[in-house]
Amino acid sequence: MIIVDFEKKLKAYNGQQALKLNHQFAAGSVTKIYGPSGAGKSTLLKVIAGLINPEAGTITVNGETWLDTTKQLNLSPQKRRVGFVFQDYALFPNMTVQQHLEYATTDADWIKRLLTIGRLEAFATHKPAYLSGGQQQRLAILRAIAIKPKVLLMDEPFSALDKEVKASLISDLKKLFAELNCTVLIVSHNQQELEAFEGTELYISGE
Ligand SMILES: Nc1ncnc2c1ncn2[C@@H]1O[C@H](COP(=O)(O)OP(=O)(O)OP(=O)(O)O)[C@@H](O)[C@H]1O
Repeated sequence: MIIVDFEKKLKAYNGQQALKLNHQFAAGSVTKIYGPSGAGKSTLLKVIAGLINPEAGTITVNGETWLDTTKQLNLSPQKRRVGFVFQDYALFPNMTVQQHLEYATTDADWIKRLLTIGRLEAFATHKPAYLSGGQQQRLAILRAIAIKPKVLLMDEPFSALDKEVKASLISDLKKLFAELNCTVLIVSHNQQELEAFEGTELYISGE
């Protein structure tokens, strides 16, 4: 269970805007996050990951306090150990596909399974510059899952994938999420693409 209750001022073009959220994400659930551009969807994920600090609030994950501004408690991103799929992938330019996954886990069988799920077996020795956009995006997803996180935060994770690849990947991810019992938050512009995930929806309006 993730319990968030915080307020973060956003640097919007039209002056100040705030992202205020008081919400509970059930353990092991998938939450699909929608809302207009600039509403603060990416900011929400980064606040949970500890990459952006809100002015005030609390975040509790599976009974552990990650943030409590009144107590000046703020767990570092390293200690939160969330899986994060960045909108722009944030891959390491000098690492091959295999090395990205080895950086996250030492379990060779697990790496093999991830490569199969991401259809990247034939590209294990390739660096990101030699991958297509869709392959890079799948690597970003695999790397985030490789650490077997209890919390997985995904920012537009399927935007570069075609329909067929997306459908088969989502079907595999559903099984993996259940196996890992991780709590997943997925930001998407496209409500339809997440239909296959059974889960709740959260609308961020930015008001
Ligand atoms: N570290 C930060 N501190 C304060 N405001 C920020 C920070 N990073 C981004 N912002 C501002 O927060 C607002 C929301 O950005 P965010 O990327 O969270 O929106 P979004 O809902 O994910 O949008 P999109 O759908 O276009 O990706 C923007 O106006 C942006 O300038």
